[in-house]
Formats: sequence, C-alpha cells, structure tokens
Amino acid sequence: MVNNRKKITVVGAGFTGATTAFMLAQKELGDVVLLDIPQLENPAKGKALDMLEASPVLGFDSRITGTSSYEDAAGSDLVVITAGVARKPGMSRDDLVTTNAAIVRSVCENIKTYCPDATVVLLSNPVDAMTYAAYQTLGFPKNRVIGQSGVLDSARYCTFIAQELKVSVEDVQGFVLGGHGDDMVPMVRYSSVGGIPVESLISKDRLDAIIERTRKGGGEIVDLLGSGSAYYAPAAALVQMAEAILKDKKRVLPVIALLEGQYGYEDLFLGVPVVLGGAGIEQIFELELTPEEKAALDRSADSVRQVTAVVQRS
Ligand SMILES: NC(=O)c1ccc[n+]([C@@H]2O[C@H](COP(=O)([O-])OP(=O)(O)OC[C@H]3O[C@@H](n4cnc5c(N)ncnc54)[C@H](O)[C@@H]3O)[C@@H](O)[C@H]2O)c1
Ligand SMILES: O=C(O)C[C@H](O)C(=O)O
Repeated sequence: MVNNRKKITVVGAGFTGATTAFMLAQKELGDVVLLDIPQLENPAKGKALDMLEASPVLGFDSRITGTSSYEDAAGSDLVVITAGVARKPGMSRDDLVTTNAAIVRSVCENIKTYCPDATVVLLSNPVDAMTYAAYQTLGFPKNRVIGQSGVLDSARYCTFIAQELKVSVEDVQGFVLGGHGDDMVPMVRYSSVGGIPVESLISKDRLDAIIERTRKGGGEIVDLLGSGSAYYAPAAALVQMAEAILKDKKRVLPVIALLEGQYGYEDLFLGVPVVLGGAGIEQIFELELTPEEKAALDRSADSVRQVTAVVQRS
C-alpha cells in the first residue's frame, strides 16, 4: 500500500534525482513528481514513464510523473532538491557554490510558493552551504530544512569497516560528524561492530586509512566515473531520510541541521546526529567530544563557514 498517498517532489531529474525517484516509488513512500527545467521536460517525463512501466514487474503502486511545472508539485509533503551541477575530476564541491546557489535559490522560490508546508531535503553541493541558501530563501522553520551528507558519508565509512573485517555491513555501527568535505569527522570512538568497539578490532593504521578513504569517498567515485558523481548511495541516503520523515520513524541519523549554539557554533548548517521524524529535525543530539575530536570538528566547521560566507555575500 502506498504510504497514505503522500506526495514527494524530486527537483532535478538527473542521476541522483532519477535514482531517488525510482527508489522512493519502489518503497511506496508516496507518489513521486520528478521535475526538471523546461528544456529537459521530455527526458523527465520519459524517465518517469519508464519507471512507471517497471511497476507491474516490481510490484509497486506509487505513481510517478515527469514535469517542468511547479504546479504539478503543489501540496507536496516532501521536496528533495538535487538540482544543480556535479563536480568533475580535479574540482572540489566548493567550486560549485556560485552556480548551484543560484539554482537552489530559484528552485526554492517556487517551493515556497507551491509547497509551503513541505519538508525540504537538500542534496545539491556544496550541500552544507546549499542548505543555508535554501533556508534563507524558503523562510521555513529550521526543522523543515535539512541537508543530506552524514547518511552517505557514514554508509561509506561503515562499508569500509565491514570490508576490512570481512563481516556483514548490518553489524557495523558508526557515523560521521561535520561538513560534507574532505575534513569531515568519522567518529571512531562511537563506532562498533556487533557491539564491540571498532578500535579493539582494527589497528590504528588501518583505521586511519579508512578515515582518509571515507573523507575522500566522493572524490574516489568522481575519479572512477570520469564524468558526474556518485548517485546510487546518495539516492539510498535520501530515501532513508525520506522514509524517516514520511513515516515519522524518529530515526537517529546524521544530517545537516541549523546549529544555534550547539557544539559551540552559531548560524551554521553542519552535519550532526538528530532525531528525524514527521516534524523533520525533532531534536539535535549534542555529544561530548574529546579535545582532538572537537579540534577536528572545528576544522570542518571552518571550511563550511568559508563556503557559506560565499552564499551569504551573493
Ligand atoms: N550531498 C551529497 O551527498 C551529494 C551526493 C551526490 C550528488 N550531490 C550533488 O547533487 C547534485 C546533482 O547531482 P547529479 O549527479 O544528479 O547531477 P545531474 O547533472 O545528473 O543532474 C542534475 C539535474 O539538475 C537539473 N537542474 C539544473 N537546474 C535546475 C533547475 N533550476 N530546476 C530544476 N532542475 C534543474 C539538471 O537539468 C539536471 O538534470 C550535484 O550538485 C552533486 O554534486 C550531492
Ligand atoms: O563527491 C561529490 O561531488 C558528490 C557527492 O557529494 C558525494 O560525496 O558522492
């Protein structure tokens, strides 16, 4: 049964948007509108129809429509924004800030008009700063403007731990704090495998290598693809967040939230563990950090503050 016929709009029908739409529909989290610019309306319609024609085989009843009109998005419960350009090999995510801030702002003007009650999840990069730009433009309550990075970064971190120990990913617990950049902070002290602290299972050298690979995880995929960036794991991360919100699951997940004093930061969107449910971000967990962890988080927050300042000036 489709989840109370919730309505979900995915803005940007490119790699991440289309993959997210398909996963949302397969999980029957709602009816899905896949929206792109007018010049790409037909490809958006084509992708949506192609997905819909898979529904008898895969057995889902979510409706999927492609469009370039925000009227079709009207009244959405959830809006996922993937609109924007992706980086190329040799670029950092921050190189996209000016281009994508303009795109995110124009998208959010429409969301504000057509979907005033929606919860909005940002994916476009650099995502911490794009979440700030969206919050400014939307004027929605802070709990309903959320960025995706920590679920993806944590998934990469847990994948590498499971590979190292040759164990099931299902038994690995761990998460990443901070911004979605190369100085993100995988939280080793809070990571475990089957309840056993990871530091007692993996040597420091190997853990350092896993941390470094996690931090550069997006770049590893960009280099392998040659053009474009990751989309399967990012889409899976968005869908986990969507499910938590649409089903009011109150999952504890690392997401990009507005910090107003938590962790010592003011007026900054940054990745932290939260309770994610029907109201969006329902609670922010503030962890006690060691001096080393806090210094690492400060470095990450500084990077995010610098790129956010570009958004604030533009
Ligand atoms: N936060 C993360 O963890 C994460 C993960 C993966 C990708 N991303 C980012 O997500 C963005 C999208 O990645 P992708 O691989 O889907 O790129 P893509 O190029 O495949 O798709 C982007 C789509 O956005 C559309 N678009 C551009 N301007 C638009 C507008 N004004 N309105 C509606 N649609 C518009 C484009 O036409 C295109 O179809 C990039 O910025 C990428 O860096 C972030
Ligand atoms: O690395 C990128 O540019 C895309 C995304 O942020 C990712 O981490 O895969």
